[in-house]
Amino acid sequence: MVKVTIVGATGNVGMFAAHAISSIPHIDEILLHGRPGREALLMGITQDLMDSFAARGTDIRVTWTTDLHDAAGSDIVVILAGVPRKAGQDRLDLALENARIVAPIAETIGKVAPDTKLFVVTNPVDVMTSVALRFSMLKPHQVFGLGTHLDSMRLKALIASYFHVHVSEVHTRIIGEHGDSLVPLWSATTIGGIKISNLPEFSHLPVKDFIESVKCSGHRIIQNKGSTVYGPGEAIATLVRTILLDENRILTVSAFIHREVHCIGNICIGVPARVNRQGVFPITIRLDESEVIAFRDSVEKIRASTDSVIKTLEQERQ
Ligand SMILES: NC(=O)C1=CN([C@@H]2O[C@H](COP(=O)(O)OP(=O)(O)OC[C@H]3O[C@@H](n4cnc5c(N)ncnc54)[C@H](O)[C@@H]3O)[C@@H](O)[C@H]2O)C=CC1
Ligand SMILES: O=C([O-])CC(=O)C(=O)O
Repeated sequence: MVKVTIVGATGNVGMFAAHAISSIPHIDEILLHGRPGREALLMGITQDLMDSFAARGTDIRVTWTTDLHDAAGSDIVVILAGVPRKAGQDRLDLALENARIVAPIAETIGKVAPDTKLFVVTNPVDVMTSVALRFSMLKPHQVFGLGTHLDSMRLKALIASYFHVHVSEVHTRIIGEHGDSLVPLWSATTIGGIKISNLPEFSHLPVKDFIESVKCSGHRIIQNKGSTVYGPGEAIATLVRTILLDENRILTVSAFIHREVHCIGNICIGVPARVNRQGVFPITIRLDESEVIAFRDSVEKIRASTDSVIKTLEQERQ
């Protein structure tokens, strides 16, 4: 029985993610979790999803609950519970408020579903992934965040459009914070298998504009329509599919690193990782010198926020 639980399923991203995930083969049950008081909304979302499955011919059971203990037996638990940022806010501004929401959820999931993969989306996602790892007591390969996967996809689309090629011809990666200190890896960017810097057009590429556009993407969408939904929803479904179908894809997720990237580590941050049924496994990589410097800065920025948030949560529990 393959079961996926979505915590924060009444939110904008949660609702769409449930629908996107439902197109993955071999899922038996999607469990929607919401806070007590949201029962009617959960019931409505469940019925609406079931109607869409009937129309599409999808045979998945949708259930809902306000009790996290029902997540027992989940193959994957996606955490989307938390406040989203408003236009003008930085994702890191949400750190303490969302950590207070994510920590108890992770703690309960670690107890009721000790074999699950815990997939964190709540922002600031890198900090929340460390919080989830710390309070769930699960193993590092079981806990990961959406990280810079969506940023990488945003950059990939811009490059594909510039070179007039299909997106599948572009491979690129952004590592580091899902935020302003993100680090694009031009050294790992290829078009049709050819290193981008070996293409004459690369010298004309508006690199700074592209990176600025990726950094501002979430903010611009929030300003125009209130929240980002389809991009994160599909990105979440990609991760869930990669795990459930044991695809061994290399995706850029927020994962706990130790020595894999130039021995910089002991933190959860966006890095390339092998993703399969067992979870996420960061791969060892060598970067260009400028990329190492930028990645180290990004790690230290996330470490400062993570350490401060975890320290506060631990003090509050004493
Ligand atoms: N990592 C990424 O790339 C992305 C992360 N996000 C993040 O995902 C989170 C959810 O985003 P949206 O769905 O747009 O927000 P939303 O406001 O529509 O939904 C928030 C969800 O969290 C729940 N929630 C709020 N406070 C709670 C509390 N105290 N305890 C338990 N549950 C609580 C709500 O009931 C709701 O289900 C935000 O933190 C947002 O920043 C969103 C898009 C992309
Ligand atoms: O920008 C936000 O707050 C939501 C998010 O992380 C994204 O879509 O990249």
